[in-house]
Amino acid sequence: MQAAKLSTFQGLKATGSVKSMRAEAPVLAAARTGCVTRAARRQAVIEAKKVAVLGAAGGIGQPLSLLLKMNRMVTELSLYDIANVAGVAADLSHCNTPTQVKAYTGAEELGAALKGCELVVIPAGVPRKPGMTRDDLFNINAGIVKSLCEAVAQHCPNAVINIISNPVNSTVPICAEVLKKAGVYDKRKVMGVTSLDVVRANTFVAEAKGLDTRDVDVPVIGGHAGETILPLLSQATPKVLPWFSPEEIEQLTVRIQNAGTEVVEAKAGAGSATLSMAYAAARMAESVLLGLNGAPGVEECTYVESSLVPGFQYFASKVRLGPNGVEEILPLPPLSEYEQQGLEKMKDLLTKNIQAGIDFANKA
Ligand SMILES: NC(=O)c1ccc[n+]([C@@H]2O[C@H](COP(=O)([O-])OP(=O)(O)OC[C@H]3O[C@@H](n4cnc5c(N)ncnc54)[C@H](O)[C@@H]3O)[C@@H](O)[C@H]2O)c1
Ligand SMILES: O=C(O)C[C@H](O)C(=O)O
Repeated sequence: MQAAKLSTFQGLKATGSVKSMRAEAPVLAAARTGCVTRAARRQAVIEAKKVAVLGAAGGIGQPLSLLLKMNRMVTELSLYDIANVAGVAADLSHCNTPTQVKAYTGAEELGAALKGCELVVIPAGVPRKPGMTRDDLFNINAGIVKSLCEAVAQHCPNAVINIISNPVNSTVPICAEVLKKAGVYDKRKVMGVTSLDVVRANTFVAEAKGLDTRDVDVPVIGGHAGETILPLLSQATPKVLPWFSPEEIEQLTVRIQNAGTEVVEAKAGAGSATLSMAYAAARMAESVLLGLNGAPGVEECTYVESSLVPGFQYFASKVRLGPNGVEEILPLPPLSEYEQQGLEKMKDLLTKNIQAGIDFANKA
């Protein structure tokens, strides 16, 4: 698979005679299709980047930090958490990759963690338990995201921010409002991480059709909760629509929309998706860093401030990433009738979620 050769991951970086084989081992980027070409990665100038993970000791934070430690674009990795982060950093620091790992804890160390960062990834916050919606996390996570983003505004105002903490539909507007208040908002740099929806859609479509998942790319638009998650199966690569019956489209769409709940229920009270999320967040971080490094043709679906669809101030769709973050929000492709109905159906929930975030950030 071509993409396997494009990896910027250094974890399997090699010594001696096995070098070329190991350097081409199929790691994370092997799952990427189409968007980042081999030429793009070759052309990317790999510059040193300091990256912070806020919430690094958590279920997502730990495996995500491991994946970032294996990314050769990440030269310095700040691990910040309010608990148990020293052990995570000590553990990771023994992996023989050049990335320098440092632990930071407590509000007094947050500034040092963030200073000089070009990318800040935020998985801090509580996860769902069975029976909860993502909105049920709002009361706790909104405050966590707000205070962390205030620190980002102060200590690394030019950094790209990747927000994982739920409810993403609301935490991204919270982040944007905080940065606006601080006078440092750049809409190109605030992104809600929705790559897990794409990863899931690619996996489920590949399984359903007996394809290699690395060959499948399904754009997922809207937001990141229930019906606001809208996979565009009509736009899947390779073209799958003629092979899907309307029943299959309905089944796949509903499964992708409920995939988070599927994991929450399987974990039975022990949290939500962590490993697949870490994988998806590492993919997103890699794309952001490639963009910052000037690689051409880097595209991801992400939830950003957008005027793509009238009525939604924030919307997830495919964007082109570059040296300033989101360089371009790509036009929406033609939607099937089923997908157009999906867009209609998400209106109430997504606009409500967005407004809740804006109101929270602006309340006295
Ligand atoms: N965007 C997505 O697709 C997606 C997918 C999965 C999970 N999530 C969300 O990610 C969040 C984290 O999930 P998890 O499973 O890692 O939870 P977790 O409880 O395992 O870890 C969260 C970590 O955040 C830390 N934390 C809490 N408050 C903090 C603060 N103020 N500063 C720094 N760290 C702080 C905790 O100490 C903990 O280590 C949840 O809100 C979950 O819903 C989003
Ligand atoms: O479902 C959750 O609560 C976590 C996350 O948003 C997911 O999609 O897995």
